[in-house]
Amino acid sequence: SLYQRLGAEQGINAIVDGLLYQIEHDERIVHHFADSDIGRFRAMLAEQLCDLTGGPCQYSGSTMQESHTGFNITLADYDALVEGLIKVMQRQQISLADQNALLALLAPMYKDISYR
Ligand code: HEM
Repeated sequence: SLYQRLGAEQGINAIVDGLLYQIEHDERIVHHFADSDIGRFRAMLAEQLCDLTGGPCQYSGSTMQESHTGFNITLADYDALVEGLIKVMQRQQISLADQNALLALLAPMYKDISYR
């Protein structure tokens, strides 16, 4: 599964931690997380990525629509986060095919996340 190719639990955790670091250092989007419980975000995102990629997890968090309501997340915000994610995946030497496979699983969520 894609889950295995991303490095299973360890690999997903490394992607999530890398992405958190990118977000923290990205002045374009960090403001959205000012009042967030980062521990929860970290745990829920890891669970969601595990679930989505065929791993042994079941996402137990809020829907994408619920959790992004009130932030008015723009296309530019979304692109900034994806840019960070790609940097992290490149650094972890994930193949281009697997990077694209993960991005393809996330892309359909854009409509639920944006402009809420
Ligand atoms: C494919 C893209 C994305 C995915 C898969 C995703 C996933 C998630 C998940 C799983 C949560 C936690 C839900 C929960 O607590 O139950 C969350 C929360 C959050 N996301 Fe996203 N997200 C995405 C894009 C974005 C973008 C682009 C932004 C803004 C730049 C953003 C900002 C936030 C914020 C601020 C929260 C925390 C909300 C709170 O404090 O409760 N997300 N997201």
